[in-house]
Amino acid sequence: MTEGAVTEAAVTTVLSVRGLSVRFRMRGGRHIAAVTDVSFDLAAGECLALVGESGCGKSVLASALLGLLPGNAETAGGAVLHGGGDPVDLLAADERTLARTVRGRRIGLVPQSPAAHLTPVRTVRAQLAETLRELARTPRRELRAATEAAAERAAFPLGHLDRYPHELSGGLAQRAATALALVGDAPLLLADEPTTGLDRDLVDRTADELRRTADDGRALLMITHDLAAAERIADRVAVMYAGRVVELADATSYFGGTGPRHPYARGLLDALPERAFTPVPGMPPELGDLPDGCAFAPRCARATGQCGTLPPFDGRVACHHLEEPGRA
Ligand SMILES: Nc1ncnc2c1ncn2[C@@H]1O[C@H](COP(=O)(O)OP(=O)(O)OP(=O)(O)O)[C@@H](O)[C@H]1O
Ligand code: NI
Repeated sequence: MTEGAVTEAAVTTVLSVRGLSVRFRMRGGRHIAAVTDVSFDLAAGECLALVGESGCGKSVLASALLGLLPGNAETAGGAVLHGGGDPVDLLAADERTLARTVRGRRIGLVPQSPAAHLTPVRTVRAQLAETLRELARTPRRELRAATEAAAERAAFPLGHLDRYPHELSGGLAQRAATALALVGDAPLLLADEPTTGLDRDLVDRTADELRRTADDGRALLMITHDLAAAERIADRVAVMYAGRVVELADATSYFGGTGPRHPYARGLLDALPERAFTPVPGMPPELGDLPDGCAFAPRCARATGQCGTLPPFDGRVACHHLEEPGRA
């Protein structure tokens, strides 16, 4: 067996996204291109952080994977889920399949706002037990032990199981939501801004808990504004700008090593307080009125006339004027 074959056998692809685009049909025949031509793979045990400014299409991408896009959305491309059963194209599957076999069972969702995800009038124990009955078909006599095991997997303290969501701190509510997301043993976990609104200490703890779910063999797609959280737990980073992935890099080379190669990816990193603390100048473009060429060009110090032509994404970066390596 060649070395290449060994490496391939070791990687279990859980999700394979190819040329995924989402547009919203608006009044007057207008379109909003929220996600354009996104491709990436995600393997078991791997955490991919999807980062980028507000409005760049991160949550729309997540909704597309969950089959939760609104009626005015048009999609193209594919997103094949391999983990947890026969391969299924998440964009082509019907709602019945998605509801009965995919959401919760093959894709777990760690919500942005646990308060909105937890049922206010029921205790954490009751909600976990109900989800266990539904997703894991746990028999009644085993429910108590299974509920406690599920809480422990997300480091939710057993002494708080009989509390209602409003009696929990933000961090414990997040753990309760994570425990619920893990019940179905889904091979893919999707976390959309799981650390928003938490203080730094809780951000770190929540991120570490998510990392543990990946170390247990799940694939984790973490959508975040928080580059520090991404640096803490991600194996790879996908930087999105105006609906496109403009750079896809190993976290070690993105945050250290060679550093980002796309000027926008570099700019995001330089905006961090612990780096240059210089924000990327200007504003992101309107997704209803994108230029034909590079959408970042109007904000880019390296732009030339060549940027009027769309730079192709080569699997790693899409830019005509890459930053020099090693400046991170
Ligand atoms: N149902 C919809 N109809 C029309 N446009 C929409 C719809 N849903 C989202 N959009 C637009 O799609 C774009 C991408 O939104 P999205 O929520 O994915 O951004 P995001 O990257 O998740 O931002 P944030 O970091 O603020 O959560 C935005 O311009 C948004 O206004
Ligand atoms: Ni979002």
